[in-house]
Amino acid sequence: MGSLQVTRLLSWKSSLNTAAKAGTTRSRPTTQLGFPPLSKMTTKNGFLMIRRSFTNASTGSGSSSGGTDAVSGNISSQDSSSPPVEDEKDENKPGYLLGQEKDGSGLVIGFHLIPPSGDHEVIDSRKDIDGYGVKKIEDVEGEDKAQTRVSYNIVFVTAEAAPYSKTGGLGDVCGSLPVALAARGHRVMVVSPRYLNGTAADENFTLAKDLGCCMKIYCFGGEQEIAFFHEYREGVDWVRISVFVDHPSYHRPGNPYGDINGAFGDNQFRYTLLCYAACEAPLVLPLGGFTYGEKCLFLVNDWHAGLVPVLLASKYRPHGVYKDARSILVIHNLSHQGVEPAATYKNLGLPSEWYGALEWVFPTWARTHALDTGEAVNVLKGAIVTADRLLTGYSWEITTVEGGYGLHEILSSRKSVLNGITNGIDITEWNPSSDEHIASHYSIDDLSGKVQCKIALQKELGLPIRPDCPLIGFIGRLDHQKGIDLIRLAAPEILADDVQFVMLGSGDPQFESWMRDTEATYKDKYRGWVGFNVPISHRITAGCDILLMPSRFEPCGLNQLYAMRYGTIPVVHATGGLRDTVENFNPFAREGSGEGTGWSFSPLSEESMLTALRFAIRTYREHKSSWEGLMRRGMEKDYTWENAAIQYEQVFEWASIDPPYIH
Ligand SMILES: Nc1ncnc2c1ncn2[C@@H]1O[C@H](COP(=O)(O)OP(=O)(O)O[C@H]2O[C@H](CO)[C@@H](O)[C@H](O)[C@H]2O)[C@@H](O)[C@H]1O
Repeated sequence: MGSLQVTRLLSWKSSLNTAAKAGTTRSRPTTQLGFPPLSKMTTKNGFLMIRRSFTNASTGSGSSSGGTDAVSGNISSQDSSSPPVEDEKDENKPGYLLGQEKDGSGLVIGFHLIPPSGDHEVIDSRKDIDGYGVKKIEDVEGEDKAQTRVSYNIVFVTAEAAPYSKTGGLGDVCGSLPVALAARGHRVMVVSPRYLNGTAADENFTLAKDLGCCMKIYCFGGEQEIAFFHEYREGVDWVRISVFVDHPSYHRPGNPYGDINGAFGDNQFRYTLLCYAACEAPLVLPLGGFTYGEKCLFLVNDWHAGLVPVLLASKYRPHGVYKDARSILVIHNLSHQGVEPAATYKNLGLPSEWYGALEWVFPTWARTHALDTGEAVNVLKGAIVTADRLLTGYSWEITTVEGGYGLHEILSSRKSVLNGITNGIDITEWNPSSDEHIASHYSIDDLSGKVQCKIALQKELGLPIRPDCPLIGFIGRLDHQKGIDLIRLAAPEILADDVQFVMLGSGDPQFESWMRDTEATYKDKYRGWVGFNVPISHRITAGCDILLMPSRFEPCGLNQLYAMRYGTIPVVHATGGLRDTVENFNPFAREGSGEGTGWSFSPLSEESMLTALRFAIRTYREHKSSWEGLMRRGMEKDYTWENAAIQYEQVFEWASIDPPYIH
């Protein structure tokens, strides 16, 4: 695995990944780069054009650049100051034409790239590149005068990214937002594990090519060898790139985090590898011909990626690397924080003086026995402390005692860099007029297909076929967060009415068996589908009349957005993103203002949930035109990723203006 196998790859240890400024001696973790020398230089239009051919990297001579012992590779580095040398042997192999222009500090400010697609258009980015080292895009969107916006090199780090891996909203966001940002002209890489679990899902990774780039990471008391696989989609080489980190610890049955026996015991190890790999990827992987380099924005998602900002601050920036990068922590789920015993700190490969960043002490009441000192390491806390900016769906809530899961004080202390952005939805995947998973298509102009979807769902689940019976749905992780305990409590009351209720979910085994038991008790009214099944989730969203979401907290929530798009009326707890996106129905509102898109109840109690549900059911039965109005208003809402991406860009701009976190 020591060689580059993909002939379109190109890299040199250029200013992009070393930023070798005159008179500046810098060291960075001993990543040894293994990309072969440049083969030919010509000039064209005043640009340096480099023709590249490829050699086996194992033949390259490598040397460590010194610095810390975080990472080392079995592939060699090449000094950026060395003149490119011609590789006679491979001179005639196909390669890229690539030109670069550097500024006085050695940073690349322009390039010429001939796409490998065979189309010979030369992209000249020089005139579009600004002082931040990133490309400017002409943006006319409805403006008389063209506005200029900046394009960034963005590196998503995530445990999940649909369609490759998904257990919930994290997968949805990291599958869609990168594409939306790429469509707006940014260069986007998604770094995530290459999970192989021996099922058909493994096929998701078949198009990903082994980059032939092995890397050794020192952590957990040993040397871990990881590999990188990558895939680019939709014909554009330098965007929409997924880089999969490969290691045997990602190859096992189950979902990304656990199996039937519960969470994997080595998740801290597995996601530490991901974070180290993500920090190195922009420096060493010549995707589409050139690396992302140091001036990038890391979008680190949830605790799994939380070590990235800590590594940047503790291991890279002290050595002058990633000084100009920024990290943005995106919090999707605050209840999972990556907490492990304090003794595991030494496994992480971080300098001892950085213990304080991750240090976590449980309150006395949460300790298990008299000798328990409550000391732990908390990866998410470390990320909150060291990230340059913080993002979530609904920002205020996580700074409160109720919504902060013990981190509210730390989050409050960083309020000045904390923002909330409502997620978008993938309107191609979630489109009732073209959804491949549903029985009949429909749209706001012709709603007739929706009842066909309801009938098909009742048929599929073996429920009595009753198009007029209110059909309530729930989709989600069977987790305390989702208020599943409240549903369990209220189920006898709900099912006492003449309704049908279907639930799809997996998670806590006690709730899974409760769903099975309830199905046995209420054969004609209730179905509980235990498992994770995307097609069924589409069919429930389309076939139900009402979607119930009594979440305890919900930074954003996606199911209520999908429901509205499918004319299914959400009944939600008024919390976080649910409160923001579901407007309470008001039968007395004047047409066109404040009529609402669903029911949003508070407080989170059985009584208030039942009251909201009863209102919804009554409106469905007795006020057909009001119901149709609710459906239409929900279907009209615009929650595209395009909108969310524009808000992300604003945060990128703020992040790039502020200085980076330095200890
Ligand atoms: N059994 C099952 N079978 C098939 N599909 C299933 C399923 N269970 C869940 N899903 C799907 O997983 C996604 C769940 O997304 P949510 O945003 O509603 O919740 P989640 O808590 O995972 O996300 C967290 O991150 C997202 C993204 O930031 C925030 O919106 C949210 O508030 C936060 O809790 C939806 O696409 C849903 O259809």
